[in-house]
Amino acid sequence: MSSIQLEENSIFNQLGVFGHQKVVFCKDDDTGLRAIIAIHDTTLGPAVGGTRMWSYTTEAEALNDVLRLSQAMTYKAAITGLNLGGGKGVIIGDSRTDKSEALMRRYGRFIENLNGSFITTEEVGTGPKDMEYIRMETKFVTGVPESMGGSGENSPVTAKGVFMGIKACVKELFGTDSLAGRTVAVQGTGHVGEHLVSLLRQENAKVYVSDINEDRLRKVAKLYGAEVVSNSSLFDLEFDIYAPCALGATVNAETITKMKCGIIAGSANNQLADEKADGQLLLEKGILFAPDYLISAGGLINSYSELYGYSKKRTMQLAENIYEATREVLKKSKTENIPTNIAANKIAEKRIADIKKIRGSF
Ligand SMILES: NC(=O)c1ccc[n+]([C@@H]2O[C@H](COP(=O)([O-])OP(=O)(O)OC[C@H]3O[C@@H](n4cnc5c(N)ncnc54)[C@H](O)[C@@H]3O)[C@@H](O)[C@H]2O)c1
Repeated sequence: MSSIQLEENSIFNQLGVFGHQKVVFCKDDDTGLRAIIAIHDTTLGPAVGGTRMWSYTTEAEALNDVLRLSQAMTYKAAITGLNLGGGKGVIIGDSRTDKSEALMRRYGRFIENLNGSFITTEEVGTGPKDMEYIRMETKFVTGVPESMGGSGENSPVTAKGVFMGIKACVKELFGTDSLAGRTVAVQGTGHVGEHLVSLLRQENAKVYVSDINEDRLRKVAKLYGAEVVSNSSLFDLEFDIYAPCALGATVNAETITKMKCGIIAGSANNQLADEKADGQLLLEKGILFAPDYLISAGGLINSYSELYGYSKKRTMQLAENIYEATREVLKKSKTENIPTNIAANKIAEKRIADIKKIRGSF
């Protein structure tokens, strides 16, 4: 056993904190690739998770992101009842300027070398075209275009899951899951946000939209009849449901104080800036929080379908199950008077522990 002293912020310490099985650093000078793949837990099956491409300012920031996101994938798979483990990849760079076929294919070769213990899909900054490039080097990728036998985009399924999560919360708060006349603020009108706005408008909800990308925002608002609101003053408005569909950590001590909504339910990963404190604050304030990793599991469901025999109908049915899973979490939270994110963690951890007893690691 090595007697090396670990500094406070050492990589090995961080892996210990999150309980990761394996973290792979990928570097290739020819293509400029710098990526990190984190495999969190494979008790239930191979680790599946998207690959995010983002202009991280430091390597530590990228590492922290991939560790947090991959852990969330383990919980997401467990609570959704899928036989998958949790993993994630991050590519450091600007997805608009630093991406190339060669870079994506090189990244695909790193995935191939993991022999199926990690299977990826699209995430922020990557899309079906990138998955197609990765697919040229490895079969351990989902979300490839339909023309290549894949399921195509994840985001419609993710939006469907979020929609079902919203309905489950509305049922809890208002006694009926009809969205007619309810007001929803969708922050982020990207892939998931746009599909969600469409579903909400089909049920006659009143929808406010905000985004930092003005063109996209105006386009989505016009197409579906939503009202544009300022991103910076979102929480000055009154609405029933806040649906964060941009980036994480928008639910924090400062924003919770301002919030007048009764429900938070969206697709963004890691919405609570501080899982423990913010979850508790929401419980005390009586705001229902649909755990992000549960209701945004639609993308993972899509990947699961693609891995084990794809059917669009079956995939959408699996996404609809998010309604009951969310109801179960809300019930546990109420019965035990614990934050919904803790209730969800407990349900997910119990499933992993139960399955661990009957089988070893994948
Ligand atoms: N795509 C999926 O299937 C999927 C699955 C699970 C979780 N998620 C999560 O859902 C979120 C949205 O995913 P996506 O695929 O729609 O991404 P996307 O990149 O297509 O859209 C994100 C949108 O958010 C906007 N945005 C960025 N920062 C913002 C800010 N500070 N304020 C307001 N808007 C901002 C962007 O301009 C963009 O329009 C992400 O957090 C992602 O991790 C996505």
